Amino acid sequence: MSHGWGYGANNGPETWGKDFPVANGRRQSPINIVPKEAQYDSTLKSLKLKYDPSNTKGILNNGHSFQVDYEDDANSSILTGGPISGTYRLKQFHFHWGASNDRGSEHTINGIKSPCELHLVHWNTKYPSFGEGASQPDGLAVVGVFLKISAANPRLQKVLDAFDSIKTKGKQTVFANFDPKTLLPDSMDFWTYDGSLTTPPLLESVSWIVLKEPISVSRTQMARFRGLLFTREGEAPCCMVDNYRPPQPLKGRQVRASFK
Ligand SMILES: NS(=O)(=O)c1nnc(N(Cc2cn(-c3ccccc3)nn2)Cc2cn([C@@H]3O[C@H](CO)[C@@H](O)[C@H](O)[C@H]3O)nn2)s1
Ligand SMILES: [Zn+2]
Repeated sequence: MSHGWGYGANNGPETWGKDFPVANGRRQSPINIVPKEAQYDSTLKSLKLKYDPSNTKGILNNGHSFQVDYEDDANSSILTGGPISGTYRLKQFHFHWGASNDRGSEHTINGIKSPCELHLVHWNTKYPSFGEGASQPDGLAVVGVFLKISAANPRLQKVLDAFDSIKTKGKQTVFANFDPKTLLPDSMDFWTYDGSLTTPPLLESVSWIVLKEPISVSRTQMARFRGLLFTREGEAPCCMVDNYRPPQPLKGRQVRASFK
């Protein structure tokens, strides 16, 4: 049986190029962000995120992370402004995290990893669907938010409380009325660059918008992320940890900053 991609020794990020040659492309993600080398761009607009909690569809363990899915058949949960033009619809959000607090994020800052990184995935409404947009250079926009170890974040609690129902791969449960805006930091200062999905098919269609300010997460809350499993019910359990791709070569790309 051919094993799909994952984060293990035999199917992890170093092996993805076999099935997905774009893994060695010119605009791969994540990257290491060096703030001193980012160029302030005064033409960048402020980020506008308007989310309707009633669009929340459910929460799913997809075997690589867990994702909270949103109805995306209308412009009710949208991203505008920032580096993008037009309107992008929220499809889902998910996280990447480590087995310990010294790693877990996909983007790094001056080579420093955070324990966790949140991704809010949006697609360009100039295309008919997410799948169509995913294959276009301007098809997707992902907002990345770092999580730093600090006091417990009460806004994560509702997500964490769903984990018992989605412990294993393929499990999903009812999850309603969640406003992803509650997971955002106060400051909307960001870095932006042209990149890709960080999981296969690694499509080079993402305008990345990485927020400078992290949100908090406690050690205890991080431990609950690590209680999820990569594996299906009945299989030998494998903890869902270290589900992050390491930084990829910049290959001449410019990282812009919305702030001085
Ligand atoms: N680390 S990150 O850069 O941010 C992300 N990395 N992956 C993400 N998603 C998974 C994904 C799959 N595809 C894709 C695109 C075209 C053909 C085949 C696969 N692109 N991204 C985001 C994502 C996608 N989906 C699934 O998209 C399918 C194609 O439209 C749809 O049929 C499913 O119902 C829906 O679940 N969900 N999330 S994001
Ligand atoms: Zn992601």
